[in-house]
Formats: sequence, C-alpha cells, structure tokens
Amino acid sequence: MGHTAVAVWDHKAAIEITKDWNGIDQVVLRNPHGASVKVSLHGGQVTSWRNEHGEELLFTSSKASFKPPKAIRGGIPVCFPQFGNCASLEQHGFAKNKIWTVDENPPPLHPNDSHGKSFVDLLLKSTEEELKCWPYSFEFRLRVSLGADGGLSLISRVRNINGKPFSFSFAYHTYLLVSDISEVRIEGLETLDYLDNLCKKERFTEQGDAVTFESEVDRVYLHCPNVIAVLDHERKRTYMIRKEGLPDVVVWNPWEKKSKSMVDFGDEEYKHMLCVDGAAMEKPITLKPGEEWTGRLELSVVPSSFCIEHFEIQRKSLRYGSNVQL
Ligand SMILES: O=P(O)(O)OC[C@H]1O[C@H](O)[C@H](O)[C@@H](O)[C@@H]1O
Repeated sequence: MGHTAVAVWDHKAAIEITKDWNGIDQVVLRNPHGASVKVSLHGGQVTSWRNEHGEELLFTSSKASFKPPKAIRGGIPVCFPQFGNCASLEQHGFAKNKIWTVDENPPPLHPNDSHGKSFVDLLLKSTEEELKCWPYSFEFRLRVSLGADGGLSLISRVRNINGKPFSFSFAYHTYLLVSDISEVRIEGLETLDYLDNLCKKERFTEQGDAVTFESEVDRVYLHCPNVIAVLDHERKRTYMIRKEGLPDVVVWNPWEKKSKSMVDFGDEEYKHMLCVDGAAMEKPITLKPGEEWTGRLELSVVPSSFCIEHFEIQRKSLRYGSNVQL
C-alpha cells in the first residue's frame, strides 16, 4: 500500500491563549474549517463565535464597557447563581464578573465525539469574597467546545462542595446577531406559558404560531422543548438552539425606549440583536452536598430552507417524547 496523506486534526494546536480587550487571558478555539470561538477568562464569557467564512454570529454592543468587573454587553454571559434580580445578589449573579481559570488537564471528550472538535474547560470556585454574599461552596466547570461543523457547545457543571444544600437559578444569556429584528421569528415556543417581566411576571399563554417582534419583549417561557429555532429571514439563516437541563427560555429585546436608557448599548442596536437564553429560572435547581447539576446548550446555524424540514421532524419527535442527545 502506498503512502496516503492523512490530515490529522490536532486538538491541542487548535487552542490559543491571547488577551482580551482588558489584557485578560482569552481562549481562542478553532476548527479545521476556520470557524472560531473566543472565550474570556473574565466571566467565562464567550465573546465571539464566527463561522467558517469569518462572519460573526453573536452580537456585541459597540457601546459595551470592557472594564472589569462588569460583564460585556453581548456574547454569552453565564448567569449564576441567579438570573434576574430576585435575591440579595447582583443582577444575573456574580459568575459573569469573576476571573475564571483554565483547567490544564481537563477530562477528555468522549472518543465518539472528538473528531475535529476543540474545547477548553474553565473553572470557577467560591472564594472568600463570594462566600460573603452567597455563603455556599461550589465548583463550576464550564466546557466550551467548537465542533467540526462550526457548532458551539457550552456545558456547565455545578457541584455542591458545601456541607448544606443550596439552590440557584441559571442562564446562558445568549446575544444572537440578527439582520433585522422585525424580520425574525422564534419557532418552538408557540402555545407555551410565559411569565412577562414587563407585566410584573404575570403568566400568559403564547397565542402566535411563532414569536415575532414589534416592541419590547422580556419573557420567561416555561417548560420549553429542547430544540428552538430562531429564523433570520433577511439573512436566510436559522440559529438552532438545543438544550438539556434548562427547562426555560428567556426572550429579550429592549426595543427603542429601553435601548436609549442603557449606557452600554447603542440607541439603534436593538434592531440587530435578540437574546434567547436557555435557562433554569422558574424552579431553582437544588443541590445536596456532593451533588452535581449539568446544563447544556448547543448552538448551530443552518440555511433557513434546510431548517424548516428538519426542524419539523425534530419537533414531531420531541412531541412524542424522544430526547435530544447533545
Ligand atoms: O442589563 P442586564 O442586567 O444585562 O439585563 C439585560 C436583560 O436580561 C434579561 O433578558 C432580563 O430578562 C431583562 O429583564 C434584562 O433587562
């Protein structure tokens, strides 16, 4: 047999550590086709996700403040141990404001799942400072990976290393970049109940056959299916959101008036962003000592024509109870 050139994808070489806007380390992941993801150790926040053509898929505000400890307005801030503003903690919790570390020896990927994938594990542990405002010891492992197909996956594992139980809420606060919010629709949330943050968390039932946008929206959809599609009509592309362990979906667009009141957000930028967050909000997660919780989110982009057919198939299978494997 003659020699065959075999391109071996070197997972380690696909990871680079550079500096983010603040000179804080950030990890850049690449796949064999040129897609990339950036995740900053500031907050464990994904700040960029680009497809193989180099096009950015996540929104970041041109007015974002890059000064720590505040999280950057855009990308995917990790909200823990609360999402929203219901306890004595700061809005959306402290994890997004902390400096995480890289686990130099992470557990490997499953062999069936490793082809062309690059990943990094970031860690956050409770320090004296956090214990003052949230007196529970935890270990948080965030695995960020980029697939050969350009898909971005986030896996959060929170472990209770405390002597007593604790509860938390959680969200991947995902700022999707869209071409024109008026032409965007979300499929997968129809007929569901939601809590409307604009009406004192009153409960309503979604009436439309898709969620569309013509004014401010700030809702928590409850008991959602594990696959949601966000169709960007103008760009003819669809974000597929797959999730596990995250029963709720938060949908947010500040629209015109609220945009003007936010210092780190441009007046017109609401037209080009939409937050669709896999979350555990309505019922907090409770962990007993030694227990661990896992919440997964997988984002991918497909041409809208492809999506409609496949999404229907996935929706039907979900209706009959089969689960999505991430
Ligand atoms: O301005 P932030 O603290 O980042 O919050 C931005 C938004 O996050 C979520 O979507 C909440 O549901 C909204 O009520 C909030 O306005």
